[in-house]
Amino acid sequence: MKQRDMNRDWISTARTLSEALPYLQRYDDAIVVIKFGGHAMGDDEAMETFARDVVLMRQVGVNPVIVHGGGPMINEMLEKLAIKSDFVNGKRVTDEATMEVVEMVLSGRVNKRIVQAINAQGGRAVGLSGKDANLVICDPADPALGLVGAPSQVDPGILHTLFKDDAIPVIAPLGAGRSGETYNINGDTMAGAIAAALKADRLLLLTDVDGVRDASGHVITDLKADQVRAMTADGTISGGMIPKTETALDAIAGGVRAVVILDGRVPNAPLLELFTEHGAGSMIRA
Ligand SMILES: Nc1ncnc2c1ncn2[C@@H]1O[C@H](COP(=O)(O)OP(=O)(O)O)[C@@H](O)[C@H]1O
Ligand SMILES: CC(=O)N[C@@H](CCC(=O)OP(=O)(O)O)C(=O)O
Repeated sequence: MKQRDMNRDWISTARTLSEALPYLQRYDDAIVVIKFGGHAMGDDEAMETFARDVVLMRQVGVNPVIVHGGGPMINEMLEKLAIKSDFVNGKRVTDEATMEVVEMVLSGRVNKRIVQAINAQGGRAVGLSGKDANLVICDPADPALGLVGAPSQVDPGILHTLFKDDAIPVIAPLGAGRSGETYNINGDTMAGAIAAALKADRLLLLTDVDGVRDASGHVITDLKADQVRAMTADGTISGGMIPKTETALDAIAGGVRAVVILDGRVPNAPLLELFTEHGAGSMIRA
């Protein structure tokens, strides 16, 4: 790079940092729930970048809460074990054998990978699931889906304790039933329930598309709840996007200020969304 180009680069970096001040002030002590989807996780480098962003958020006074998915990792393990799996409207039909694999993969492999990545960047991540400290009590979402849970009671007390201790909660989407059973909760649904219980300032849903697309494939940057309902009814929103938009509407009704659906594969997507004027993805508000 020529000296003149290097100078221009530094000046632009300094300007971005300086322009971040009002955003840093706005999010001081804010609660930001981030759903980190299985498709957004990517390779080790992407995981490292994500972890660094989360640690930076904590460093500047944000209280980040990570709720993760892991659908592709569950699929891989189910395939190895020759267990067939079906989805209905983006939710996995879950019998007992499937539940065992879901819990093993989510609470074990996926959760600990994220915890380790955050701690390697100097953070203090604590891994838990909805079964810990009565965080999420479930009822069956729909008898046709088996052990898929709908969060009925969320007690965020443990999360406030972790915030006070400068720790970053990393939550696997599992919940406890009323009779000791374990439920599989869609990661988006779980993130929405936690965000609503915390009355979070932002819920960021990181996925592998750049936002919610209209019928001609263009990303809509600002969406109202009514628009989302209409797009779901006419089939423009389908498959894995349904739990995301359903979650967004429920979270907003539950007191979350705004929900953003954005591409987690873009490096530093959460930082761009929170601390720059550009934002990213589709923002859904009441
Ligand atoms: N209107 C829409 N806009 C964007 N994506 C959509 C839309 N309707 C359906 N989708 C699908 O939803 C998918 C995202 O959901 P999913 O794959 O379950 O993500 P994740 O694993 O990150 O939770 C996209 O890859 C896309 O195929
Ligand atoms: C009920 C249900 O569908 N649970 C999901 C939980 C993981 C998840 O949501 O993962 P992603 O966010 O990566 O899709 C599943 O079994 O795949």
